[in-house]
Amino acid sequence: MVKGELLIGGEARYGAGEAFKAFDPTLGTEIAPDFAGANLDDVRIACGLAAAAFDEYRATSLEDRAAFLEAIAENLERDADELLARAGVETGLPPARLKGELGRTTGQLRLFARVVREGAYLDVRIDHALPERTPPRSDIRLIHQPLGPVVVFGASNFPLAFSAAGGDTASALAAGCPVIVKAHPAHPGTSEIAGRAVMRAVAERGLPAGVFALLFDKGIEIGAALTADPRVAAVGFTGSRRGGEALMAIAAKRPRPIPVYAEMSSVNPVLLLPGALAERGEAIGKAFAGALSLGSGQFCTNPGLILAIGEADDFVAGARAAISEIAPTTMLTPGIHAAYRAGVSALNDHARVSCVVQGAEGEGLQGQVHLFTATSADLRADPRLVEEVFGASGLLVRCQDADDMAALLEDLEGQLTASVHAAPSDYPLARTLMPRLEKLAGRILFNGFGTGVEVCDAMVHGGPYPATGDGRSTSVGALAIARFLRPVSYQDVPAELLPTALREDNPEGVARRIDGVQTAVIR
Ligand SMILES: NC(=O)C1=CN([C@@H]2O[C@H](COP(=O)(O)OP(=O)(O)OC[C@H]3O[C@@H](n4cnc5c(N)ncnc54)[C@H](OP(=O)(O)O)[C@@H]3O)[C@@H](O)[C@H]2O)C=CC1
Ligand SMILES: O=C(O)CCC(=O)C(=O)O
Repeated sequence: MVKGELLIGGEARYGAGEAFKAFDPTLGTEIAPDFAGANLDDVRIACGLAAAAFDEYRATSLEDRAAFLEAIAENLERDADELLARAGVETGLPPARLKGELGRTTGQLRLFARVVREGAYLDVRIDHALPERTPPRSDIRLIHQPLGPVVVFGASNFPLAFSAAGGDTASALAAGCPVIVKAHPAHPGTSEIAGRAVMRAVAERGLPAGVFALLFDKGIEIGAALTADPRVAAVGFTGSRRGGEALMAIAAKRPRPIPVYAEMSSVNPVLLLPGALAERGEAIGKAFAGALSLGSGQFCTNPGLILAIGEADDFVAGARAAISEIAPTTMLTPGIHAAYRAGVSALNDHARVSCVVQGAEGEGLQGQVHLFTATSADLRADPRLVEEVFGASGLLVRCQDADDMAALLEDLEGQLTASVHAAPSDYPLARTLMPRLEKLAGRILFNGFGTGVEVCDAMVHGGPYPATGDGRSTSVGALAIARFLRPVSYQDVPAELLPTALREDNPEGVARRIDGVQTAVIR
């Protein structure tokens, strides 16, 4: 039930801050009820409770923490009808997409339950003492410990999978960190329903109430205060480059700076190599149109920059035919719609850019699909052409030859994904490009597009700056837990005082590296 209440300390209550309403982007109307924003006292209370809950929560057994994550997934499934209906109204996203996103959300909670139960993420290492050695070696044991309370900013474009009970919340809770969510004002009701599902799971599993909180605010004050609070140990964020950089600056200026895992801006270059273009240029163009327009292009993995060797006429023909038939779809918020329109207008007005094709015109907050084109010389003349236009807008850049394409790649900023469309005859060229792609992006994919990130063990959803603030990590997949951990060594610590996974009897049966030899999970 959506009441517009903050969730703090296991209780739901109205905030004393400024109230706001959710917005229906399809109808262009506000939606009841009022969401009472948090104030700075609420920030202090939520952070205090999270800090107080930390020791008890991090001491939970692996089994208890895994069961907690599963309980959240079950509660979300129990509330699915209400969750999906509210998310549909608040975001304008179609039911099938939201249903899939809910499956992804519960799936990632269950993935982390498995990761926690297994215990391999603790990366336990034991180097027994070598008293006979000269000089003698102490007994040294390593385990990863959680960082502390984590602030999670819900993302506007994934109201379930990157929001209140989304990936950052799941990975931080899995690591043993309490979570305080700053809900995105684009879908506050969805956030409240999901937040209540988490809060219920906290109570059902007998965990301290400070393990989870959810705060609303239509402005930036509460998010900034949460990031600055000395009890907060890390931040997870998905959104604009401006927002992510502002939070990174706040975190860096604290007396004790903390990591901000910000996923920000990416144009996800797509390389069209000559063999692939000759073999199936038109089909690639059609597939590209689908990836570009998916979810109104509101994906950080959206293919915004296409680099082709030569004229790529078949690709253009395929893309043109498909895009001209694509109906416009509602974008998430008036702000995102306005930013998209401004970005598209700037490209339309740019002297060096021409529009290849646009989709059907929309009304209200609907976004119209666009494909523009320019040459590599144009891009060099105005490097701002590669800046992200968030939405279904792509820029096709025609390169003179492979060297020209490689030189353009050198100039690009860090990316979440890089896609290569290649036939076997292109592999020698692709081989020469791979070292650059490995330095450029978090994920390299062949003959596909980066939208629709798989949640699995091997996924990296990250990338060098400014794709993310810290390219050494991922926000999706099992490895995301590592962002909220740090290694601690125990030297000659009595067995009674060691974490259980470091004791000789290893009661939870976690995999360990003992005197240089990796052991398997014992369960
Ligand atoms: N690359 C990507 O994955 C994505 C990029 N975007 C980009 O972001 C634009 C705006 O979309 P939106 O999703 O609202 O992203 P924003 O970055 O504007 O906002 C994301 C969240 O961060 C908060 N926030 C933003 N700036 C600050 C700040 N200086 N201090 C504290 N908190 C802050 C916002 O609060 P509040 O809203 O309350 O102000 C919101 O909760 C889009 O047009 C698009 O360009 C958006 C989504 C994903
Ligand atoms: O493409 C996806 O599945 C995820 C994209 C994403 O992380 C985002 O758009 O913020």
